[in-house]
Amino acid sequence: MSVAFEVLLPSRIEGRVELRASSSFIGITGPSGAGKSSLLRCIAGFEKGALTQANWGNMSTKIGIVFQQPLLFPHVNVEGNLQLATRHASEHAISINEAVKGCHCEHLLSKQIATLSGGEAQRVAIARALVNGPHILLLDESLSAIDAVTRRHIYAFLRHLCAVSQLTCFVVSHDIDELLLLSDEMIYVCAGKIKAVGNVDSVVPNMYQGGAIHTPSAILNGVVECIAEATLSSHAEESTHTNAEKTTHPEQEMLIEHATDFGEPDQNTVYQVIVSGQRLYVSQKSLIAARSSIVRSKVASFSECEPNQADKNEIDNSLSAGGQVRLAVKASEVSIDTNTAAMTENSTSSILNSLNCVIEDITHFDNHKSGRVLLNLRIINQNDMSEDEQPALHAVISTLSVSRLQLAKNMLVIARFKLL
Ligand SMILES: Nc1ncnc2c1ncn2[C@@H]1O[C@H](COP(=O)(O)OP(=O)(O)OP(=O)(O)O)[C@@H](O)[C@H]1O
Repeated sequence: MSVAFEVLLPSRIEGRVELRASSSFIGITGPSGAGKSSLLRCIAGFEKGALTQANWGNMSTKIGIVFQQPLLFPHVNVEGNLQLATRHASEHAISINEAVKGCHCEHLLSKQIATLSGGEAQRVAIARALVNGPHILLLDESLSAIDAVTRRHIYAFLRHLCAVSQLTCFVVSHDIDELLLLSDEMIYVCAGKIKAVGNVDSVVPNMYQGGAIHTPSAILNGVVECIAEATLSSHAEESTHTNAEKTTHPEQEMLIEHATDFGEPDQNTVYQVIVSGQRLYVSQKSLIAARSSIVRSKVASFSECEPNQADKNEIDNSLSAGGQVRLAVKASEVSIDTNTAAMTENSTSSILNSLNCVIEDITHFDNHKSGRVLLNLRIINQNDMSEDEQPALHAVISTLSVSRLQLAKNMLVIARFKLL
């Protein structure tokens, strides 16, 4: 059953949202003053003048909200704040231990609220919301003060909770690339209206036409093959230096260990990922497990049941070989090579990633005045086994390059890009 709601708060926000039942991590973006916070406040029921009609499917509707400036109780410490939030918690609330671990704030438990930095207060506020067990969690730029690496870990934790429970997150952020990568569906708000709702690849063109993004990113679907060899040998070298007693075959040990278990996420780990039958090299930070929707749809089919251990293992292993992943490719980072004979393995370019593509469309910006062109590229599926549909890959290049390379519709090209 799909989730739907309609809001009308005159001169601030209006529109209708309908989401797939399997979508549990929803990104909301749009320009400053567009109405994103107003939308969350309507959902939370804070706006008395708003007409809000919601159908949350088969979900109960305990709603939590975390603001950019967290509202923590100043008279008790962090632990006290968390304990207060466990009062009236719903059945599926997670424990304080799990919440502080997932939100990277275990070390802050005894701290006074007034002594927390902005990012620390945001982590505590999210943990506090989670121990209350909301079915819907509204995050209004609630991770904006947290460093990028920690933020990605917390998002991964939230997506994990969305996948294994009935939690649905609505996340407002101005970091569009990050939201595109993480979200099952996007809501684009502009000038007080909900302009577009849906899959990332269906919403991106609206955002691009509306001027919200200068160059569209493509979110591709892939399957992890293994960790790239160079990463393995550098890990192996470290192991040789740090574990002097492991003198037998340390490199071999690491290879086996990493080939079967990729261990703790490491932003610099490079994975080999197969996209439409073609191999890419992708760092952890450009990659996210496509687990949320996969497992959530299973959870939906179990009705209100929690997934069993086998399903949880499937979630935890999705960055292992065979795991489905999503990766973001920015149009500004894609270059075009017309020498299609220069295959990846023989390429003399330092750019590791290349995909065989067909030019589907060439669009000039600003009536030819900007000197830039947007190419829409269809990735050629070299996998005979399946017809896995990929969204279009985009490239922004100069008009000079278009004429120099004599680019035209339906031409075969190699799209090269960095993903490190
Ligand atoms: N309490 C209020 N009363 C009247 N108008 C308001 C109120 N709060 C916000 N507005 C107006 O509603 C519009 C949308 O504001 P909102 O805070 O929802 O935008 P936003 O998209 O969240 O912006 P930002 O990205 O800058 O946080 C703005 O024009 C704002 O001035």
